[in-house]
Amino acid sequence: MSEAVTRPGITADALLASLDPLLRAWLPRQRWFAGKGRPISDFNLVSATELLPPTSELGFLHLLIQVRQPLVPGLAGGSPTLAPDCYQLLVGVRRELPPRLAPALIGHVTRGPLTGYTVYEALHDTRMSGFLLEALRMRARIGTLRFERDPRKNIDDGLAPRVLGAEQSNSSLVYGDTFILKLFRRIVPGVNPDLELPLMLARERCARVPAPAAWFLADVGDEANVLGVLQPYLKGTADGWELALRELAAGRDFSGEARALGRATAEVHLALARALPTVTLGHTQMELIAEGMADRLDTAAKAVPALQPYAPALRTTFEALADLGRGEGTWTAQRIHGDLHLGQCLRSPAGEWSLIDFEGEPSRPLSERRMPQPPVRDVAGMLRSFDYAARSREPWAPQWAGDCRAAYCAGYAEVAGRDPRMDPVLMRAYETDKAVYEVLYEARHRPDWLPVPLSAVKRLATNGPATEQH
Ligand SMILES: Nc1ncnc2c1ncn2[C@@H]1O[C@H](COP(=O)(O)OP(=O)(O)O)[C@@H](O)[C@H]1O
Ligand SMILES: O=P(O)(O)O[C@H]1O[C@H](CO)[C@@H](O[C@H]2O[C@H](CO)[C@@H](O)[C@H](O)[C@H]2O)[C@H](O)[C@H]1O
Repeated sequence: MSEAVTRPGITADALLASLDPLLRAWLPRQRWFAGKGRPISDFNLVSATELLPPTSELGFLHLLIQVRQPLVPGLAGGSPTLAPDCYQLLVGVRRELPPRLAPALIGHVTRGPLTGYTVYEALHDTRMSGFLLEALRMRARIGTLRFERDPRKNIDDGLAPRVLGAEQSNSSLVYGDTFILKLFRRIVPGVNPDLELPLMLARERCARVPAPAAWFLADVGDEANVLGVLQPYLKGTADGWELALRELAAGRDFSGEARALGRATAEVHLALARALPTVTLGHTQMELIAEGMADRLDTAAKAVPALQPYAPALRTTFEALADLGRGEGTWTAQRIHGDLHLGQCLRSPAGEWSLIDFEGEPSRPLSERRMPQPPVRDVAGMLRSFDYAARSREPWAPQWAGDCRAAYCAGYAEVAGRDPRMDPVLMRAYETDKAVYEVLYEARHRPDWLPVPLSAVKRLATNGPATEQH
């Protein structure tokens, strides 16, 4: 289904004919492409919008493109179903690519109506990135694209754009060190938690999360698809992962920062619990949560054989969670971050921590990512992250990780009023679930890193405490 192709005389099919062979080669090389390792069957153009009036020399296309891929047994892709994944692309079309744009090359078109043109990643073209900021400022409507902004926020024009060089799951543009525009790559119809939660937190006056200043969407069929969010750029910040590695390398303690991070996490949790409904989990829900964890373990063990020897022991952790659910207690679930780790925490030069990237784990269905969950899940994510940092170098530093983990929980308890270590069964189950997720994530995206979560899996399977050496 094509919503619009605005270049006169070019149909969706013809446009795809031009781009098809180039995208087949280029897409799997992109960090954000979720379907790595599976062949591409074909493409379907969901929408194509000409962003600036094209000339014979230059044009900019905004594309939403579905990529169909067969399911290879044992290697599920970005989506747990057979539904095709939809990606956002910004494509520049030029007769001649200037040398400064050479690294952005997608390819030279040899068939279809764009024959003879060169196509490239237009994010790297300041004409394109500058145009996006202007569209947000002016609340533009272009074809299916709808640009929105918070009228209370001032956005200066003409801020110089640059592509953020970070390793990330999406793509970001920084404007004059004032704003950062995150462009989502894999587009899922519906409410995007990375816009929803920061907006809610801003309403709660929670200063731990940068408040969205503008955003843009595509209206396709009955669905609004969030494509990008503009937030204040926190200049001079360092992310928790960089900082932790730096301190580790210098043999310095990080527990003071870990404690501050625990406090910041609890502040965000409290604000989310005020802003959005919380629910009480009884035994049925706990059993369902445990079942979900066991199912994810089965999927991961099928895809990553190295996980298989540990699967029976890990399953007992999830059984313990289900048993806990059969007891007397109840637990509170609320909206949480959903994929919290050190890389999602930014520390200002003044030492204040902010949390970013509320999308949740990108491979989970949106409905699941938006469900209330026990806040201990975020805590477990951070505990995993301290372990990751400590294991990412030789010799690994179990004491360092153990101190950070304890300090983080203590900091969390100071603000939340309850220490997450009071729920050891819940915490262990979530930590195990996260380690299993990481095994699959690393197998797909960074196979060299696979030993890091596997060592945690080994520890969790043999019931060892977090600081035990394996
Ligand atoms: N508001 C911000 N201020 C400064 N840097 C930011 C901000 N938001 C994100 N970043 C930087 O961009 C990187 C990627 O952002 P993130 O939201 O995690 O994107 P992704 O989902 O693509 O991983 C972060 O690791 C951080 O370095
Ligand atoms: O891209 P996102 O930041 O949304 O998250 C994904 O990528 C992360 C890696 O960049 C991955 O995190 C894992 O590696 C981190 C070190 O690079 C470590 O601190 C985390 O604890 C570990 O989970 C994350 O799981 C994935 O969803």
